[in-house]
Amino acid sequence: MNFVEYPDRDMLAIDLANKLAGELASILHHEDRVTLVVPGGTTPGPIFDDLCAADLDWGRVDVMLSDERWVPEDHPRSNTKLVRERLLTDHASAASMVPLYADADAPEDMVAKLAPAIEPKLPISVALLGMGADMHTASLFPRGDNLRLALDAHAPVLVPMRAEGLEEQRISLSAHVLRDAINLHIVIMGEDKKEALERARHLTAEEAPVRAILDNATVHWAP
Ligand SMILES: O=C1O[C@H](COP(=O)(O)O)[C@@H](O)[C@H](O)[C@H]1O
Repeated sequence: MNFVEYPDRDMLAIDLANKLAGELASILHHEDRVTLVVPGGTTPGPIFDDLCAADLDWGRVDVMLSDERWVPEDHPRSNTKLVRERLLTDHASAASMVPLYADADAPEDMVAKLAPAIEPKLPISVALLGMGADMHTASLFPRGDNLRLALDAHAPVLVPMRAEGLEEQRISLSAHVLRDAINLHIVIMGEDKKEALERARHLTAEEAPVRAILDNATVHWAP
């Protein structure tokens, strides 16, 4: 794991957006299309605000979430809504979005429909992931009902997930799909998440799911 520390959150957003854009541009030199995976939640908005203005051939970029909350796309907690409003705008409005949500009561009902659009987009070219203070990443939650499956090297690309205390059902890319990204970044802010990351380094992936991808990742942190 590489760890990069920034003086503040604005600097992190600017530098990380540049870094992601540079990695995408470099792969676009030799590939027709690239796949960018991004997190939802509260952290990535300012990075999206900078990244969407990058001078890239966005028409050749497929954007996909690392995970989704099973709520309609106009729901305030929808990760898709966040990406559409903060990333797929400005220059990046030319990018295509690969959906992780479809209208159905439960994610189980839609895995078979959503997965075939994801598989041809792998491996991920550039992945940016978040992490919660409980050491989850994407929707790989400690004590999640499908966590063991999601951590398996032969897991399907998409795994439904529920865990005690979560407001919604979830759907998540599985650990091996995330770990196999050509460029893999995790973004965290604040002392509590820095401490959680340090704890995760000494735990198993079942205890601290972020552990499943940590060895391959660069972690970006600001106070
Ligand atoms: O629920 C989620 O949580 C994580 C972390 O979110 P944050 O609000 O603490 O930044 C996020 O990476 C994930 O995509 C999201 O669904």
